Amino acid sequence: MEEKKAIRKQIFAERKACSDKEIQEWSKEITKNITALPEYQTADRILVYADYNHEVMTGFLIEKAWADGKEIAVPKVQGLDMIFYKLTDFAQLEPGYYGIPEPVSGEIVQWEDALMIMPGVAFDRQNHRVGYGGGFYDRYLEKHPRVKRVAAAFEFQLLPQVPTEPTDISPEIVVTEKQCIRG
Ligand SMILES: Nc1nc2c(c(=O)[nH]1)N(C=O)[C@@H](CNc1ccc(C(=O)N[C@@H](CCC(=O)O)C(=O)O)cc1)CN2
Ligand SMILES: Nc1ncnc2c1ncn2[C@@H]1O[C@H](COP(=O)(O)OP(=O)(O)OP(=O)(O)O)[C@@H](O)[C@H]1O
Repeated sequence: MEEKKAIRKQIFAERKACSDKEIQEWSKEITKNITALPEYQTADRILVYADYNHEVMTGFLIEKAWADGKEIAVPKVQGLDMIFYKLTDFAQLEPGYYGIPEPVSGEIVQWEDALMIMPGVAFDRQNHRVGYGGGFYDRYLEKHPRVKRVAAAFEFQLLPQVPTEPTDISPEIVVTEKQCIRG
């Protein structure tokens, strides 16, 4: 637990130190790498977070997916759960939980046959994931086991090893600006 806290602190500091330009350029490369995956190309529906605070930017991916005729849904925190709303326009997003852009309108979806793009704070080569510590993704994925899981991360978020817990559900693929890691 303490180790996870220290990892979050370190990565938040590194993320903050990046320029907006770096975050944008790397996010574009990550979008290219994700959209080249067969998992993306065969997906009709994508569950994707809306970035904040120098997370990997997802706007480029959402635009590309719309252009490719795919459906998009974005999470909103409700109590201990995430609820996904179909996104057809960025204007549906407003600052919500901790200032994260969240949907304020739209249709609630319960997609099982979908690709999820997961955020995260740190990952290792076995695709173990550390998030913000809310357990939102673990709880969601436990209830939706058929959803395919791809995480978006910058190279500096890859660590030699990150701590794990039995309830953690890892992404099948971690995609950075340089590589795709299949655990
Ligand atoms: N863009 C985005 N949306 C997301 C997530 C995410 O990681 N990224 N989530 C993934 O689960 C959920 C929100 N989870 C969160 C869990 C805890 C905190 C939180 O406690 N934030 C505080 C303290 C951060 C810290 O220093 O540890 C803050 O921002 O001040 C924020 C979000 C759902 N939506
Ligand atoms: N499936 C689950 N059922 C009940 N509690 C869970 C489940 N998964 C995780 N938790 C609890 O949630 C808390 C936070 O988990 P963890 O530190 O793994 O969050 P995280 O993956 O970093 O956060 P997030 O998914 O929100 O980005 C832990 O106390 C954990 O025990």
